[in-house]
Amino acid sequence: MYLKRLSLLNYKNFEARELQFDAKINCLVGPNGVGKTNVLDAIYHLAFGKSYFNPVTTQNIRHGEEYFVIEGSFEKENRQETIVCSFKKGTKKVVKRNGKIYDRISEHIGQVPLVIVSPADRDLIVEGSDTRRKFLDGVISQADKAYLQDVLDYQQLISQRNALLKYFAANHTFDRASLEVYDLQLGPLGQRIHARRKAFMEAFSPIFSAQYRAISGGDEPVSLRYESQLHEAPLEDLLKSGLDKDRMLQYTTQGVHKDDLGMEIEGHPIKKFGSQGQQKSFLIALKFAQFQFMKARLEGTPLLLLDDVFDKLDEHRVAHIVSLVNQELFGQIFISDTHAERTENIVREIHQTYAFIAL
Ligand SMILES: Nc1ncnc2c1ncn2[C@@H]1O[C@H](COP(=O)(O)OP(=O)(O)OP(=O)(O)O)[C@@H](O)[C@H]1O
Repeated sequence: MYLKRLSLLNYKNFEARELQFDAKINCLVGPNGVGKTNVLDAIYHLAFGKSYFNPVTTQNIRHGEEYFVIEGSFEKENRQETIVCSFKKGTKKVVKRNGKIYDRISEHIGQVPLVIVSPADRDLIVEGSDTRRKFLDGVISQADKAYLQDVLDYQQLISQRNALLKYFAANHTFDRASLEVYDLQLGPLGQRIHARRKAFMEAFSPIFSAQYRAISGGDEPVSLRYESQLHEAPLEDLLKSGLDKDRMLQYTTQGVHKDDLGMEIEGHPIKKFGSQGQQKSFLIALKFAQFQFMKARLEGTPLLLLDDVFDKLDEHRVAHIVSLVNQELFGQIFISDTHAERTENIVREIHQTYAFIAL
């Protein structure tokens, strides 16, 4: 599947714009602030029905306007497919595929498989564990909808359990039996999520390490480790042993909602000890591994969006990325860069057809 044409109306800084794309490599070049990232975000919108960068939908409408429309024409196995994502202030967002409106936007997820690599990914390293769990859940649930439902059910039960703990504290009361109603459901659900995450990470970690080696030239060892309280004991036992603490703090302190991904370079946390280039390489490796994992499990090759990916990387790492991109693994790629000349030199090394789009 590849995107042939994109049409934007009142989307961020674009009033009305039409863009045609190559089936392989597309370079979006231009100075800062011209809208390169916004084009990538519009493509992301067509895949996920939302922005990667700004979750406040009204802020994606061009200043002073009332609505936006993003329309993409894709070619999928010699058939034409049109996806439209539109939003008008005060109404619900609409996603249409070949003229048919989705009841729920989540039904659309997976129709346009896509991986984005962007400087905003740094949040995965520097922000709290919820960012990393979201990434983990996002990759697993692309190929496993039952897992996604488990995670949603689990989150709902945890917030109900937390509300009950707060109620007990506010009313100086306690009823073990009503808490156990939640614990009985959370136990098996938590075990299932833990088992799925563990199995996923066992398959994913070696793919990630291989990608990092390929990008860095094998210079330094890195690790991506699944951390969970459930490695030590079943959730049912953890909920029992943590009860006094939970009552005191008025929330559930143990469970898979506390899981994390340990990210290390040469045995030390990459957040504190990785250089900017090493952190960037780590994140690109993470996303390339996600790409490889998705491609093996989904129909069709995902689109790859590379936002400002070459900045801060030395020439060896850039060359390694180029040779990775040269592999059969990838399909259509979008590259945004401020340096037209650098991009042109890079793209010439990639033996694929390409389009240069100056914004
Ligand atoms: N809702 C909006 N309405 C109008 N303009 C907007 C809106 N949201 C963002 N912009 C504008 O979009 C521009 C930023 O676009 P974008 O981030 O795509 O730039 P870029 O070409 O990727 O730049 P850089 O090279 O700095 O990464 C800014 O000028 C910003 O003011």
